[in-house]
Amino acid sequence: MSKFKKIKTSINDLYIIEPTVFEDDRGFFMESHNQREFAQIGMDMNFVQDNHSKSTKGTLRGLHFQVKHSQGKLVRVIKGQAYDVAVDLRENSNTYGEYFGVLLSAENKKMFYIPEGFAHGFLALSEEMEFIYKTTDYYCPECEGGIIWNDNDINIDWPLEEYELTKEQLLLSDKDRKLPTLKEFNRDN
Ligand SMILES: Cc1cn([C@H]2C[C@H](O)[C@@H](COP(=O)(O)OP(=O)(O)O[C@H]3O[C@H](C)C(=O)[C@H](O)[C@H]3O)O2)c(=O)[nH]c1=O
Repeated sequence: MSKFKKIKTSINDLYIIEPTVFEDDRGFFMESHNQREFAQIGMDMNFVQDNHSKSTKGTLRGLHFQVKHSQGKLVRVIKGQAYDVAVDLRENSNTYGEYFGVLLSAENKKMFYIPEGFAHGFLALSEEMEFIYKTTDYYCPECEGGIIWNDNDINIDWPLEEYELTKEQLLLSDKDRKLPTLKEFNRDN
């Protein structure tokens, strides 16, 4: 029996991963990744890079992907909370263009595995939010692609109201503000 529980989502190959958390009067301990234990739940991908970003509340990073050197990502939140979203961009997938979102937090310790071929983004929901993730391929700036966060066809239900956020308060990079819709991206690439 693995120390990790793999939970299916509405999209094939996209999983929530729940670690075993050992709590005692000092606090807690958990393994956040273990190659052998992951292989036991059919997740034998290799990770080559670890990332760490910090975002203030209302920061929205995404929706990003790499056109070549597509990255699988094992993501989790170690401070605060975030709404994390994966969009299926795998050619011929019967859920192409569909998204799945999950609330990740330091408290729930949930992890989310986003396979290669997906766009990824998240909305920071707490004043301070720290996000760490492992990737299955290296960063390739010249391979970067992206889809605008509020693409009407994908229609992501970002939890703005629940967290007292308005569209005007969202903090995006200049790059992310200018991203195309999925239709525009496919037309131009
Ligand atoms: C992603 C990345 C970035 N950088 C440098 C490039 C820039 O100078 C700086 C900030 O990059 P960027 O604004 O692209 O960071 P994010 O907006 O957090 O991008 C990430 O956001 C979404 C949520 C993702 O899933 C991707 O991992 C990634 O696209 O870090 C690196 O040196 N290595 C990297 O792997």
